[in-house]
Amino acid sequence: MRTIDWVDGAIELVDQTLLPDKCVTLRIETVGELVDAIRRLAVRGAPALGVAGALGVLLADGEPAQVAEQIAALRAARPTAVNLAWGVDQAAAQLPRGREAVLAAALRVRDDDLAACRAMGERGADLLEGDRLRIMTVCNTGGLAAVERGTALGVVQTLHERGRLAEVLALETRPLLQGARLTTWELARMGAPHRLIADSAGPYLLAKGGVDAVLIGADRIAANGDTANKIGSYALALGAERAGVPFIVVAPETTIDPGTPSGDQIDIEDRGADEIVTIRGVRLAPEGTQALNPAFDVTPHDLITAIVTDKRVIRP
Ligand SMILES: CSC[C@H]1O[C@H](OP(=O)(O)O)[C@H](O)[C@@H]1O
Repeated sequence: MRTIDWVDGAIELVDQTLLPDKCVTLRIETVGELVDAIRRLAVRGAPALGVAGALGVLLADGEPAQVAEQIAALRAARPTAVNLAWGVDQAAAQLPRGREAVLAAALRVRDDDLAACRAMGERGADLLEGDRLRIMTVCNTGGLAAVERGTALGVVQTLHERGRLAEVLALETRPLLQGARLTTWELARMGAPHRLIADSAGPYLLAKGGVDAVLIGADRIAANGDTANKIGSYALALGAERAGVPFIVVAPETTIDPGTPSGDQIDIEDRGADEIVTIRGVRLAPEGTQALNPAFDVTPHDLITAIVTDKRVIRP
C-alpha cells in the first residue's frame, strides 16, 4: 500500500486522520487541497511530506505570480520537517524546463524515498545486535510517514521479517495519538508483536530494563546532529541515556539540514491549544483552559547513539 502517489494527473493519499477506523484515499487536485491535507495531518511524516511537496508543485496553476504564491504556501504548510521545503524545491527548480521536467523530478523524489526506506531498514537491522529485540518507539515512522515501509518502523519491519523482533513498545504519542492510531495499525498489519504504552511510561520502562533499543524518526537533523522529532523524543533520550539503552535516529539523508547549525535554530511547530484541551471534539479541560502544544522537541546530539540513514551510520 502506498501512502502517497501520483495517479492519473493528481495526488492520491491515505487520509491518516481517519485511521485506524477507516482507510480512505483522498484525491488531491489543487495546491489548496494539499496544504489543507498537510496542515490537518491527513498526510504527515517527514519523508511523506517531502514527496507531497514535490508532487504538489505539479498542482500549481495560473499566472506565474499565482504559481509562485501557491508554491510558497505549500513550502510553508508545516515548518519543522525540512523534507517539505526540500521536496518543493526539488520539483520547483525544474519549472523553467517545463512540466515534464517537473514531473520527472517529483517522481524521482518518490522513487528515491522508496529505495531510501528499504536501505534504512536493512542498515538499521544490521546495526542492532540480538535475535529477540525489544524496541521502543514514539509517534509513527512506518509506511504512513513515507511512501512505503518508513524509517524507524521500517527497521522494525526488517527485524520482524528476519525473525529477530520480540516486541515493540509503542508510545501513544499525545496529543494526536500517531502511536495509538497509526503505529499499532501498521504493526498489526505486519503481524509484529507490540504493546501500546502511555507516553510518560516510556522512561520508566527503560529504567526497568525491558528495552534493547529506542528507534525514532526525525523531522530535521541539524548540522551538529541535534535532532527534531515528535514531542516526547527528548524524554525517551534522557531515559535511554540513564538506562544505558541505545537511542537511534533513523532518517533519510534528505532530513539532514546542513543549513541549520544546531537544534536551537530549528523552528518547532506549535499547533495551538485545541489539540491539548480536546480530543476528537470532546473537551478534556475546563472551558477557557490555556495550553502549550509544541509538536516537536530537540534531542541534543550527545544523547544520540547513532543516526542511521539510507547511505551511512553516523555516530557522535
Ligand atoms: C518518518 S519521520 C516521521 C516523523 O514525523 C512525525 O511528526 P508528524 O506526525 O507531526 O508529521 C514524527 O515526528 C515522526 O518521527
